[in-house]
Amino acid sequence: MSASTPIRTLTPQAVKAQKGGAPLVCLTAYTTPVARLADAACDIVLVGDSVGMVLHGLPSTLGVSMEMMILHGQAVMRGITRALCVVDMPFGSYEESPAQAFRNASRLLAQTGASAVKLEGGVHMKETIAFLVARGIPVMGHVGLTPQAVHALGGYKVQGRDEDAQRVMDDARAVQEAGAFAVVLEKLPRILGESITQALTIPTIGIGAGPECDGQILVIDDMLGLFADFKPKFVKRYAHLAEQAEQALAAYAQDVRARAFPGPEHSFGERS
Ligand SMILES: Nc1nc2c(c(=O)[nH]1)N[C@@H](CNc1ccc(C(=O)N[C@@H](CCC(=O)O)C(=O)O)cc1)CN2
Ligand SMILES: CC(C)(CO)C(=O)C(=O)O
Repeated sequence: MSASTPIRTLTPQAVKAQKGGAPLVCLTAYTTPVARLADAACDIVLVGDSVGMVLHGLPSTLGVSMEMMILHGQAVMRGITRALCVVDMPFGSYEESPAQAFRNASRLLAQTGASAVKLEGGVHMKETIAFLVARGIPVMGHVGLTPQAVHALGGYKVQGRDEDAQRVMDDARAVQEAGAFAVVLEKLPRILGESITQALTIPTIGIGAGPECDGQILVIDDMLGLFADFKPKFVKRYAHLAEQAEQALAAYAQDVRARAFPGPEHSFGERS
């Protein structure tokens, strides 16, 4: 059903037109049931390459493959009825040339039914983004902390401090000039998130880039407390959900050990 899904979801054009309007609500999802939850709450559902770290236990996003993105993209699309679904281009699938990027982006859209791709990089990816957009593939940009460049950046550090601010601003402008419909700003000082948001005519979607962005995105597992390897500062606000999840699991373990679970009324078996 993926390739023939009717176009009834929020479109990239509608997202772009929301600049300056209601804040864009965005979350990641990697599976059908979680996509259903996110679809009900969000404007944009991202099948992020964070799936590698969050669901597969990889140490970074560098080991994520096209096959993983397609499999999770297909699962997510089965849960989407109204949000715009964007699928991440994994490391190594687009950097070599615009032609390589088109080959892989078209495969992602054809095999998942999603309507847009996201890729990391600004000035050096301008030609590639323009190449995809000219050929009918809506692109979401991603600048600032670009996790696929974690080794070059020396860790998941704040980007765009002091003299580095101009580089991130130039990257954001390049993404816009290439024709992207929106851009993710990851881990920037609040003032820079605000400046870029004011300078651009496309929506900025922030993650750790301050409240002035046109929208916000989070990894849903961080919010629900299902990812324990690290806690980015920007999800601490939702830490009570993580604590509740931990408490629920502890209560379950206690119930099982006390033989208090499940009662006959919860049995799957036939009543006798
Ligand atoms: N689950 C989860 N996984 C992710 C992301 C996320 O959003 N959540 N986003 C991408 C990676 N980006 C980040 C952004 C911030 C942090 C971060 O902030 N980490 C530590 C330490 C950072 C450091 O080394 O300075 C902290 O304490 O907050 C880590 C990965 C891909 N994987
Ligand atoms: C949400 C975000 C922006 C975090 O890096 C992302 O790109 C992902 O989940 O892969």
